[in-house]
Amino acid sequence: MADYDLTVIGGGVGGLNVASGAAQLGARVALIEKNKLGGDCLYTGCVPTKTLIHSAKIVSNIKRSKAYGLNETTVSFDFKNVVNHMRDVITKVGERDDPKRFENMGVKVIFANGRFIDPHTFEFDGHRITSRKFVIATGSRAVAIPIKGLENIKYLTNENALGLDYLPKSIIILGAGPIGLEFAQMFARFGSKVIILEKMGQVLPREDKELADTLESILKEEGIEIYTCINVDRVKQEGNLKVVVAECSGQPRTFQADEFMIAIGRAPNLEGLNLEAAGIKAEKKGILVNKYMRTTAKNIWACGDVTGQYLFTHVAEYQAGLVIPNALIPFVKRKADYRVVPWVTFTDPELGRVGLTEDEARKRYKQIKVYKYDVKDLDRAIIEGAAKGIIKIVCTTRGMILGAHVLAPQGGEIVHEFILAMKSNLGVRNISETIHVYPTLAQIVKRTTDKYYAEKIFSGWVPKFTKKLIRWFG
Ligand SMILES: Cc1cc2nc3c(=O)[nH]c(=O)nc-3n(C[C@H](O)[C@H](O)[C@H](O)COP(=O)(O)OP(=O)(O)OC[C@H]3O[C@@H](n4cnc5c(N)ncnc54)[C@H](O)[C@@H]3O)c2cc1C
Ligand SMILES: NC(=O)c1ccc[n+]([C@@H]2O[C@H](COP(=O)([O-])OP(=O)(O)OC[C@H]3O[C@@H](n4cnc5c(N)ncnc54)[C@H](O)[C@@H]3O)[C@@H](O)[C@H]2O)c1
Repeated sequence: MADYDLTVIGGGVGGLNVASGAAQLGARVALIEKNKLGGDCLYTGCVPTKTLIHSAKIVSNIKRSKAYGLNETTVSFDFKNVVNHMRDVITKVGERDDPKRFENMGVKVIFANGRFIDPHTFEFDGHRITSRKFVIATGSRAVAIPIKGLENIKYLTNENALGLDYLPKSIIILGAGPIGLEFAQMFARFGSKVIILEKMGQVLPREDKELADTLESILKEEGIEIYTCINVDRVKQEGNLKVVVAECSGQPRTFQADEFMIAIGRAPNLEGLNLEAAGIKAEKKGILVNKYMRTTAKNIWACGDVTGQYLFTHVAEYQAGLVIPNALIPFVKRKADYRVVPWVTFTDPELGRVGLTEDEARKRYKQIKVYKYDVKDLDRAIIEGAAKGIIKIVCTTRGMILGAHVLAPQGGEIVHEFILAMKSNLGVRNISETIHVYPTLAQIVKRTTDKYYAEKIFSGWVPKFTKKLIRWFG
C-alpha cells in the first residue's frame, strides 16, 4: 500500500486548500513545502503589498488634509516602522497557516525540497515516499528577461523589494502590470521618485484601454513618470545610481535612479521537480492541465500559479476546490469554468474587472452596447474627495453583461455586484431595477446601468409619443 492517498507539493494558497480539504474528507495526506507554509500571497504578494498600499494611502490622505477642510499638516513616519507593521500583519494573517493546524487535521507536513522518481514516488533528503495521487501547487516567481548588464547590478523584484527597510529615494520599475503599478503608487506616496517603463503602449495592457489610460493620467498627476513606449537596451551601475539605456519610438532615452525593479511577469516554479520522471508535461507558462486540472500524468493534478492560467489567489483557491473532488472522489469530475473570472488592481482608485474589455467584446460580437459613468459625477465620491475614475459596462444589445470595469474608489468591492450578476445571468436591467442606497459608492453601478433605460426611454419614438399623451390627457 502507498504511504499516502494524496501528496501535495507546495504549501501556498492552492496547496493548503487541497491539503486541508483532502484531510477533512478522510484521505491520508502529506504536504511537502520547501520554505514556509503560506506561499507568495502571504509573504511576498497580496498581504504585504496591500498592507503597504493601505499605509501609503493614509499618508496620501494626510498630505491632502486641506482638501478635506482640515489644516495643512505634514506627515511624519519612519519607513522601518511601516515595514514592521507590514510584518506584523503577515504574522497575524499567517496564523491560519501554522503547520500545527494542518497536523491537527491529520496532514503530515514535511519541510523539504524534493523530486519525482516516478509517478508514485517522491524523494527528498534521502527519503522516499509513495503516494497514490499527487497535486503540484508550487506557484510562480518573478521572471527576469535577459537585459544586457542585468547580471552586474543588484535589482529588485517583488520579493526583495518587500525586504527593504529603507525607502528608496528614487526607483525605476520595469513593467506596468499590476505588480509594477501597485508598487509604483505605494513608493511614490511614501515619497520616492518613481519612473515606470512599459513597452506595450499602455499601462495594464490586459485591461480596457480607456480605463488604463485614465489610471495612467491619475498616477501621473500624483507625480509618477510613466513611459509606455520603452524598449530597454541595457542597464548599468554608475556610482550609486542604476542607469537604464532604452529607446522610445526610435528616440534614445536614459533613465537613472537609486533602485531598479523588475515586474515583467512570472515563471512557474518547476525546477528540480523532475517532472519528466512522472510523465508531467509543462510549457514555459506552466504545467499543462486539462479542464479537470489533471496533468498529463493520470494520477497527478496541479493548481494555482504553476499552471500559468489566471495568476490570482482566488483562482488558486477555486482550482484547489476542483482538484479535491476530482482527485479523491470516484466518478466525480468537476470542470473548470472561467467564464466569470474577476480581478482587481489595487491602485487608488482601484481597478476592478470581470469579463470582456470593450475591444475583446467588439472582436467577438457583431453588435455590443457600452455604458459609461464618470466617477466625478457620483455624490459619494465627491463627498469623500475621491471623485476620479470611470465605470464601463460592455453588454449585448439585450443588456446581458459581457464585461464590467470599475476604476473607482473601492472599485474592487463595487465590481462584485457585476460578478454576481454575470454568474447568475442577470442583466443591466436587473441591476437598474434594484434600489441602491444613497449616498453610497455602490450607486455608481445603478447610475451606469440606468443609462440602458435612459437610452430606451428618453430617445427615439418614446418621448415623441409620451409628449402627445401628456398634451392630450395630461
Ligand atoms: C506582488 C504580488 C502581489 C499580488 N497581489 C495579489 C492580489 O492582490 N490578489 C490576488 O488574487 N493575487 C495576487 N497575487 C498573486 C498571488 O500571490 C498568487 O496567485 C498566489 O499566491 C498563487 O498561489 P499558489 O498556491 O499557486 O502559489 P504560492 O502561493 O506561491 O505557493 C507556492 C508554494 O510552493 C512552494 N514551493 C515552490 N517550489 C517548491 C518545491 N519544489 N517543493 C516544495 N515546495 C515548493 C513555495 O515555497 C510556496 O510556499 C500577487 C502576487 C504578487 C507577486
Ligand atoms: N492585484 C492583483 O490581483 C495582483 C497584483 C500583483 C500581481 N498579480 C498577479 O501576478 C501576475 C504578475 O504580475 P506582473 O505585473 O509581474 O506581470 P504582468 O504580466 O501582469 O505585467 C507585466 C508587464 O510588464 C510589461 N513588460 C514585459 N516585458 C517588458 C519589457 N522588456 N520592458 C517593459 N515592459 C515589459 C508587460 O507588457 C506587462 O505590462 C499578474 O498578472 C497577476 O496575475 C495580481
